[in-house]
Amino acid sequence: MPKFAANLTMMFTEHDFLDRFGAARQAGFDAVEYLFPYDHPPEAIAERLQAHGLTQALFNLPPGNWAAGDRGLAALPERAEEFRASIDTALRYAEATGVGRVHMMSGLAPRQEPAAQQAYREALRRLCDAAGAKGLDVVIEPINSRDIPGYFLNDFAFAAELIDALGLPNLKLQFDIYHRQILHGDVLMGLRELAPIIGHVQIAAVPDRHEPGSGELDDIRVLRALDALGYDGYVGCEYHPAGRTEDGLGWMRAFA
Ligand SMILES: O=C(O)[C@@H](O)C(=O)CO
Ligand SMILES: [Mg+2]
Repeated sequence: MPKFAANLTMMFTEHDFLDRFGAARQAGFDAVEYLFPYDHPPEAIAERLQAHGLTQALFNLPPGNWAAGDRGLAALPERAEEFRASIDTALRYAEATGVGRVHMMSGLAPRQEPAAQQAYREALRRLCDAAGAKGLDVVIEPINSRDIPGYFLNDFAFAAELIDALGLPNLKLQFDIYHRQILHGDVLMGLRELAPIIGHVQIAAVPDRHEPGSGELDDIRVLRALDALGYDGYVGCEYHPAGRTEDGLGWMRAFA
């Protein structure tokens, strides 16, 4: 049975961020993830995790100025200094929350551009080194160009080749089933082929990013196939509930 993590950026938004932890626990989740914890002190997040007996499955490095359009810094050579500082910030939150992996967003840059490629590789080496010293994995996630136009990491094969070429022991793939289906389809084959390098999985129905099982794929079947492959990491429920979060959790009964 998959181990689900509630994504608190998208789920339980009926509550203030810090109150989403308790809401997730009450709804039956043992683990949570979210994009960014940085609006709250690490101690405040740690306190909620502890109070509700929750595992922190994942969060992202600071992405730059999200409101101004930044979607990560790693492939932006001119932001290298800011990226380096973002590692220290993320690792402070990692230590406080006990998370096992962090997601490094690439930023907006043409994937073919040599300077962007070089900056991205350097960023990965630096982050993997710093995170590895703390026993953490680093994950990278190909994101579809409809949700984030111009995103550097927008191809699963490219991500897999890079992971292979860099040979960094704690660098893994974040396989978001929603992005995979939009970018390439062939989800089950993708899971099969990439299983050895998958470090985190996320799910939402395509195309509306609502509850699993409400879109064009048989998401329950996909999750069962993932299980059969022996994946024992977390599956982040990274979807926008169509109504109240609790009212849309019926799809999880397939795994009760
Ligand atoms: O899929 C997503 O959107 C997220 O996992 C993320 O980290 C960037 O928005
Ligand atoms: Mg995702």
